[in-house]
Amino acid sequence: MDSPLAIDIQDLRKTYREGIFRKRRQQALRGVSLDVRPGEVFGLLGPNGAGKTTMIKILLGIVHKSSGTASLLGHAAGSQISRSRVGYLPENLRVARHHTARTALNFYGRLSRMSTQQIARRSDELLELVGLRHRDRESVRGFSKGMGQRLGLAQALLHDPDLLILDEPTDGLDPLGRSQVRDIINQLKGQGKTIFLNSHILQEVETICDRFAILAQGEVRAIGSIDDLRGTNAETAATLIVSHLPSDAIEKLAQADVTATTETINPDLQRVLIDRCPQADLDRAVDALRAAGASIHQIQRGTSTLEQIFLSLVQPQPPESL
Ligand SMILES: Nc1ncnc2c1ncn2[C@@H]1O[C@H](COP(=O)(O)OP(=O)(O)OP(=O)(O)O)[C@@H](O)[C@H]1O
Repeated sequence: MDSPLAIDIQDLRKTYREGIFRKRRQQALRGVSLDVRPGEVFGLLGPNGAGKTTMIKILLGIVHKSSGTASLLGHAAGSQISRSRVGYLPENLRVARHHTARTALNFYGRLSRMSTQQIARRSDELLELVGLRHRDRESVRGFSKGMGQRLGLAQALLHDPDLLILDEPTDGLDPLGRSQVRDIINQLKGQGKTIFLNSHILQEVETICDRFAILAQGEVRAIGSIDDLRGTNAETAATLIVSHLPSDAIEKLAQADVTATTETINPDLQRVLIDRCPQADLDRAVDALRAAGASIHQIQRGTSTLEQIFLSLVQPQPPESL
């Protein structure tokens, strides 16, 4: 039998009700569907207010959904059994300052009703994994942000969950701290864990995630691997290498509704750059340039970065409430 999806969300909706008579409504999720497969590292991306935290809170059973379904590892989100198999690293986890790394893990382990022996054994493994084995008796007061975040990861992993939900795991870390957290995520993936993370640092997410969902205004705008997103993203840049480019080429392109810039490569060749260029724009640009007497030698389609795709899918819009 196939193992169940790590996360399965279908037509999930959440409307917050605010105000004295709870009359003001804010639709945070408007029919979101997505799936996370076992063993993958999945990135949830979206601008502020997109609904990411709301989704994570529903998955953890902290917030009730309005409608739709959400399950983790085949069990309803929020159920006792799904909670027991999920580890969570909240954004800015604050460990009480009187703790050392070891006493903090002891504290969290007892909260999860683990036995003293289990806690001791897991703490040894995890402190090793997160690189705090030799600093486990120091007060967390002296910890750097990166060390604190690594301790947070150890806390999330204590009960050996199959699925890890990480809220902004590298936020506020320096490049070294980010790379350490990235290495830990890769090791966990190697151990077969599923990781669902939410991050604003797109370059980083691009390097560690297998697939992504881009959420905006409570809706999924795109879902898939970076190659899938490049394929479905109609706004990829285009570069045309041309000769005999007329001096009024930019105006001719503007008349064809295409915004472009040009660069000279050598006395015979020019480059025409079109930043966001759906196929229809490219077709019109080619027609306009040829009609103006230019000769097209080459057309290059740029490979968009995750950030470019994100920006093309998430245009700023005024906040909407019902
Ligand atoms: N408890 C709440 N009561 C009312 N509205 C809320 C509540 N929590 C979130 N919202 C609204 O729901 C929408 C989605 O918010 P959410 O915090 O889920 O977005 P987000 O993508 O996590 O944003 P950010 O990146 O800023 O954390 C926003 O319009 C927000 O104002």
